[in-house]
Amino acid sequence: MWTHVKEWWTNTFLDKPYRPGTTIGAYNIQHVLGMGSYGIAYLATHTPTGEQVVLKQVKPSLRHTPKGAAMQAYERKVLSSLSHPQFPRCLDAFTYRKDSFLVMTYLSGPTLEEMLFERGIAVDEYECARYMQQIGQLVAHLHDQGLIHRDVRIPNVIWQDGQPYLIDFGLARFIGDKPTYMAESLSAYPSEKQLKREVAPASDLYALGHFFLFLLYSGYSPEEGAPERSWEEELALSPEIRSMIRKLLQMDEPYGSVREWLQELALYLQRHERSESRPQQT
Ligand SMILES: Nc1ncnc2c1ncn2[C@@H]1O[C@H](COP(=O)(O)OP(=O)(O)OP(=O)(O)O)[C@@H](O)[C@H]1O
Repeated sequence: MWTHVKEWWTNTFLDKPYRPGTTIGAYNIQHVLGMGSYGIAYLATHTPTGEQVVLKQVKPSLRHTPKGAAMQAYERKVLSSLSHPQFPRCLDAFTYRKDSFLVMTYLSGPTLEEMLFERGIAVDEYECARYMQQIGQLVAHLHDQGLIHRDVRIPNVIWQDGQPYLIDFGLARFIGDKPTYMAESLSAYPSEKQLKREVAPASDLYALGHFFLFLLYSGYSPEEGAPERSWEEELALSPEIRSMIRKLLQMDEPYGSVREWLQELALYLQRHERSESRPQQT
């Protein structure tokens, strides 16, 4: 019972977000974008320039724990190391009263999750492969910098003017760094979580396999009353794409790197090349 009371108190009072219209230093809060593992993200305006930015505040309940400050400091280090237009950039970091804030560029546009599940965009196999090529190139760029994202999922990709933008670097790690703030190894975690959180290219490759399946399922309509089957039975895929997903998901000999997979994907796209096609609204 005490745990429930504590959780209610934390969510209702302690971690209550700032209201829209509040001024925090040079920024004015527009609204909350979401609450993540360590922080509260706001869309805000930088008052002197009118620029829209994202403010990420360490949750007050984590303020005095090593976790909150360390996670924010690490995300700042990661974002500061990047300079690519398709990732957010770190603009500032400051303390207001007792709260620490990280400021980053705001990337506007729908996420792929919103496009697929709210707007009902259906993408066929070839088009999915083209989306995956663009997303894979972003992940390969991170790997070239020694960085593993570890959270490559459809809600973390914003789609704007035909290009993907990868956000949410809260779990990203440089190769060689510890996988968690608490433990040196992941051995206490269930095996799938170990795979997803490994600080190695394999974890992003595995996430890209699931990502691919989410896109492919956008064109799938289940038969009324039919029992659920495996993805290999439900989706009518070409042998090349099926084999690629099996390798990404480590069901077959996995790829050694994202670039190795991208080479195979490029061959598929060349073989099936066709003129511009458009996502269909269902
Ligand atoms: N740079 C950005 N541009 C646009 N939207 C962003 C940006 N960063 C975060 N967001 C949005 O803000 C929301 C909250 O982001 P945040 O990174 O705090 O946490 P999360 O993704 O909800 O969780 P976690 O950090 O635990 O993975 C997300 O839903 C995301 O869509």
